[in-house]
Amino acid sequence: MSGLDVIIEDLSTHPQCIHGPTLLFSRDVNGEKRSFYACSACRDRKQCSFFIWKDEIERYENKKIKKQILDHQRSVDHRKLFLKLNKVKAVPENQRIYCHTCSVLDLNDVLENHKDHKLINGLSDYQLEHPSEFFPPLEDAKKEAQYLFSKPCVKTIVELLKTMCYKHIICVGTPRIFEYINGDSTLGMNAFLLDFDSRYHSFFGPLEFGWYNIFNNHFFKKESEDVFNSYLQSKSASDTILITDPPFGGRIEPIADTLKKINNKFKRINRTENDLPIFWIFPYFMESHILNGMDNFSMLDYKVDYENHPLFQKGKKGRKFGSPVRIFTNLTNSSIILPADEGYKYCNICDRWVSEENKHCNKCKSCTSKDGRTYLHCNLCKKCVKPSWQHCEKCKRCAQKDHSCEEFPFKKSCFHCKEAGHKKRDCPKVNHQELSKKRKIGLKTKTKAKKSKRDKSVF
Ligand SMILES: C[S@@+](CC[C@H](N)C(=O)[O-])C[C@H]1O[C@@H](n2cnc3c(N)ncnc32)[C@H](O)[C@@H]1O
Ligand SMILES: [Zn+2]
Ligand SMILES: [Zn+2]
Ligand SMILES: [Zn+2]
Ligand SMILES: [Zn+2]
Ligand SMILES: [Zn+2]
Ligand SMILES: [Zn+2]
Repeated sequence: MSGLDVIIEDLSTHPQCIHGPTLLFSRDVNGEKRSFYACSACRDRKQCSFFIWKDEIERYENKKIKKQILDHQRSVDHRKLFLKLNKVKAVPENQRIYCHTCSVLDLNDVLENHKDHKLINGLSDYQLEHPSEFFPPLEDAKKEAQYLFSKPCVKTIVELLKTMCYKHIICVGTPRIFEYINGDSTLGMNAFLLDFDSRYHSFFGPLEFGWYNIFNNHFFKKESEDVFNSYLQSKSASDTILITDPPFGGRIEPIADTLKKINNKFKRINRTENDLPIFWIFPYFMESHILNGMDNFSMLDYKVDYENHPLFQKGKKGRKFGSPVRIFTNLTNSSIILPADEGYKYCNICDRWVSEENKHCNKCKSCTSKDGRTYLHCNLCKKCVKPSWQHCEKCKRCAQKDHSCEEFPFKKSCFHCKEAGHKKRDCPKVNHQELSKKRKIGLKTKTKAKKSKRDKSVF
């Protein structure tokens, strides 16, 4: 691990930043553990600078932050925005505008307010119901990290939910699923969106969208917490499921804590012993961490495909063996039928659906692939391993062919986040788009540097 621990406890006593109650972290400082409060949602201090050592909390002056919190909440008037939405819906398409610079939906008679701004002119009804398709994604890996599902993936997931007869879908950070369901009345399903991105206020009414932070279960507006509670309650409990795709860079522990809190509330208000079914979408190499926090969860073999993430796609641009992102769920694996037309098949020994390349190993007594390749059994390790690995006599275990025995097992962990099981090039905590941009700039600079050297040598 990264040496930074998050302490899961009652958040109501914690100081707040504009993103709700902070989290308590602890890290080694000169060999001693020291705890501090910091923002639950932003890992980059530039985005939220809140920081206070726990042992200095007495000296903490919270007047200024209280005002910032109020200003932040008041920056959005959802009722007013909903009225504006209805006004915009009532005029012909060519009179509707959306300003990316101001993040507002408007009528084109106020164009002078948006001089030199980045605008979309003429929004169709479809666009009004599917803003995630034209919003420039906020791709800050340390905050929103908005990686959007590909269209076929959204369709497959919604069909899966429909086949299982779920009608009320709580979408936490899954705007594409929300938009697909609420945009198609023939499905006989409805959805409620909870998301950190306040741009959705302009497109969805207070009864279908709540501004929310999953890392501390915080509703920015009290009213949306009330609406969410009644959404949880008023529907027949057995028809409800929650689907979440939180930013991959975020900590697992607070997400797990939030999901447990929502589940407890669901059971309490519906007076049921049955858990709220949950789909939690996350990379396969986080499996052990997730199962650590959620003991009744298991991982499905379905590969979740993204539109705007180079590593989480299938096809030419993506990894050879498909997206590493999977669905973790508290539903029994055997009840989830994966699409046969995408190559998924049923293993009757494991009693679950697995991907095409996942072969049943009679020695391990399971279909062992995790990463999308067919794993091979090693008799010495007594388990299946990645096909690119080899048994190393020195280390007495299977490892990558080019591993260095001295450094093992450290070399196996990611250079960036220090988690085991993947390399930096596959790390979900790296902003790969930013990195490839930087690399390109780097390359250009290098080429320029070479050129100028050459130029100099000519003279
Ligand atoms: C990895 S994207 C998932 C989007 C999803 N794949 C889709 O296509 O619908 C993360 C989503 O969670 C939202 N989000 C980011 N930080 C959040 C937070 N702290 N609490 C709740 N939602 C958050 C983002 O705005 C985004 O919609
Ligand atoms: Zn904050
Ligand atoms: Zn503007
Ligand atoms: Zn099997
Ligand atoms: Zn095996
Ligand atoms: Zn081995
Ligand atoms: Zn070795």
